[in-house]
Amino acid sequence: MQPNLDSIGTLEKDFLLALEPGAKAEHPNSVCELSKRERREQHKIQLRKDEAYKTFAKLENFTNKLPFSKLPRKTLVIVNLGFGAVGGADTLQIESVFLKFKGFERVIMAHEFRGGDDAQIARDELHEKPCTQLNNKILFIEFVNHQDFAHLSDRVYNGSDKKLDMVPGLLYTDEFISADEEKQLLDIIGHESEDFDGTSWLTAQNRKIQHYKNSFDYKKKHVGDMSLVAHTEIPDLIQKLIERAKQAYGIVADIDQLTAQCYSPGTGISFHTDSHTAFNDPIIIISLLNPIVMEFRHPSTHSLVPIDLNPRSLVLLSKDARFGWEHGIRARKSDLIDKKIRPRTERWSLTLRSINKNVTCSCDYPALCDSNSLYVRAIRDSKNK
Ligand SMILES: O=C(O)CCC(=O)C(=O)O
Ligand SMILES: [Fe+2]
Repeated sequence: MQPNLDSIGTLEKDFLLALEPGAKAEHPNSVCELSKRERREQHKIQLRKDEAYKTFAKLENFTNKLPFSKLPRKTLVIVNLGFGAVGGADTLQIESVFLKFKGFERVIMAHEFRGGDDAQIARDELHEKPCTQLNNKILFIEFVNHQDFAHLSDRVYNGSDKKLDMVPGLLYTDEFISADEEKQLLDIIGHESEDFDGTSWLTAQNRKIQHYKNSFDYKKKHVGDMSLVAHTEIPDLIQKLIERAKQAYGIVADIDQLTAQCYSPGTGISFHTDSHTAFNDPIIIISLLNPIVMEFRHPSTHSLVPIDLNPRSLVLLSKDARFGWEHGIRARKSDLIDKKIRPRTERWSLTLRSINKNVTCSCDYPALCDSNSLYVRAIRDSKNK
């Protein structure tokens, strides 16, 4: 089967063509020596493999190039396990698959050996074969360069970590709201309401979304019209929390846009910087119900700072963190915390923003600034008429 290259965008086509059955199948017997049944089996495995590699590329944002090496490296990844599709496996179970191999060092989502030769032996035995420790799941295993996976193995920081200083203007506060307020907020935004899965909720990247007072249009990446607003006013309790945040952080901006979002396991938000010309400084994010890892990424150095957002915490993005870094949440079913897989459960968030009425920006981050985009220039022109 020819993989559908169009549906995978800019993925490295050479690599995907190499996955074509028969072409470079990694089975010891050549295709013509296989029986009909064995060929059928091989074809089935290939279909699964195509799917797994495409899913992996999508979930891990490898849009230009899959980061796999044909030469032995000391680090292996299981393409179809542990990346957004953890299923029933936990760290210990995954570790048990590799423990018997010489030179195995540790599980870090990617699986690290002392050297490429040791990793090669493990791959030869496990790749494309059912794994008894994992309910006979067929594993697809590839060599990778460790640095491409550093973001998976690096520590996830918590709010008290000095490392957060790497993102100037990022402030994190645990327990900004009480458990009682959290419960009330969840009721107010209707996380259990009957129409939660119904039509009054918008969707973007599988997140459920409602806007209050002013909207955001995910297609235009800018302030949207009132047809996208679910509630014309910001609820009283949230106004109270805005006042609390203003006092605590000396915020003067008029917070006049609220977005409530639900992240079911496996959903995320792509790396982005909130439109500079749509919203002012700062942006406030309150997390509810369950934790999730948010990552901050520098556009030129590609530094990644993953932080664990606890329920009831507040994140304040101002200055560089607001205008000069991107933030995002990977669309995974689990996060790796202290080398242990933590399955995700439903997480809610409230994003509070201040509409930029001038639709201009004069920041020092041209790469992330939309001030000169055609669309934004057209909005400014129509306002000035
Ligand atoms: O839900 C969150 O925690 C972040 C939301 C966000 O970044 C956004 O809506 O722009
Ligand atoms: Fe954002």
